Amino acid sequence: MEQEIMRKAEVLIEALPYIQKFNRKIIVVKYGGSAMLDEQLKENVIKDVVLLKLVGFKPIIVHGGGKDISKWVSKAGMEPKFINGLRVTDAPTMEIAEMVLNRVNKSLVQMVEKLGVHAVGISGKDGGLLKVQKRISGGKDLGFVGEITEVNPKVIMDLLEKDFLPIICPIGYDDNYDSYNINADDAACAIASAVHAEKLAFLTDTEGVFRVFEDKDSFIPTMTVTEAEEFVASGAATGGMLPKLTNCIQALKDGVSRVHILDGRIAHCLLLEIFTNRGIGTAITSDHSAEEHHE
Ligand SMILES: Nc1ncnc2c1ncn2[C@@H]1O[C@H](COP(=O)(O)OP(=O)(O)O)[C@@H](O)[C@H]1O
Ligand SMILES: CC(=O)N[C@@H](CCC(=O)OP(=O)(O)O)C(=O)O
Repeated sequence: MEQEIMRKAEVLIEALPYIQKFNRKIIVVKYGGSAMLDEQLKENVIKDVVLLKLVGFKPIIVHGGGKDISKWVSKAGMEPKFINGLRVTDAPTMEIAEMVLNRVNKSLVQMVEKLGVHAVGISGKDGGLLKVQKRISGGKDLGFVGEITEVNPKVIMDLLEKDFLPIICPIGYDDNYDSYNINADDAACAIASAVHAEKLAFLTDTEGVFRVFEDKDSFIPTMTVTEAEEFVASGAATGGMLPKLTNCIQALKDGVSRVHILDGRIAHCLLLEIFTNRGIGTAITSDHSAEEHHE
């Protein structure tokens, strides 16, 4: 019994330097569709973010909902289609995507509010946050898929200043004020860069990055930007990991200090990464700060 109490105290003390280090620092959490299917996991993720907020961090959630959008597109009698990891978004698909993402957004707000922290759910349309232009991928027209051209973080900074937890879904306007669907990883990176986040953490459905995918022995705990660029050039990242890594590289070049790719299926992965000496997942750092795995 006494040992158990001591162990708990040790865990709290282990967290102290990290709480000091990240006090008032911005951390962007990209919460992806693959890791938000299970209600219990969802609750654990939200509890972690709420805890980060209550101990003095300034977390921002940027979320996806790709799996949910596909489910509703199928229910509407259409077939979900992707090119290079991006959803082909015609007008009816856009309508469904916006409905689903707004619904996911408000359900996350509700969960945070229930835990006693005030959250505000917005999309890239609010406060002129995300401006886009139509995205063409490999010469293919993807419909209403947006490529971010401008980020105006004022609305987020104002919310943080007033102590709200911003929760953002990836939809934006083009110059004609038409709505566009944005890949949530792109939105998280662009936002993390614009607000000069200390950390950007991707919660996804794999342990992190593998040199050879599905070969558990080839797990990569740390990479520098240069190593990540070499890895991408080698062709070892495929599927959703390719745009994710490309985005990570960009965010680090734009000044984000550390990017983490974490397994959102592990309960409390965010707390384990941030508050313990072990660190989990893959950490990608700028070349000049390539120290130990966890900081
Ligand atoms: N080298 C690799 N290491 C890890 N995952 C990889 C690798 N290459 C491809 N992947 C794939 O990338 C996926 C994660 O990206 P994605 O499906 O877009 O996640 P999310 O929906 O959370 O944004 C993994 O589930 C895995 O199938
Ligand atoms: C253009 C594009 O592909 N948009 C994504 C937006 C949601 C998303 O990215 O969700 P995850 O992070 O859960 O994958 C989509 O429609 O699926």
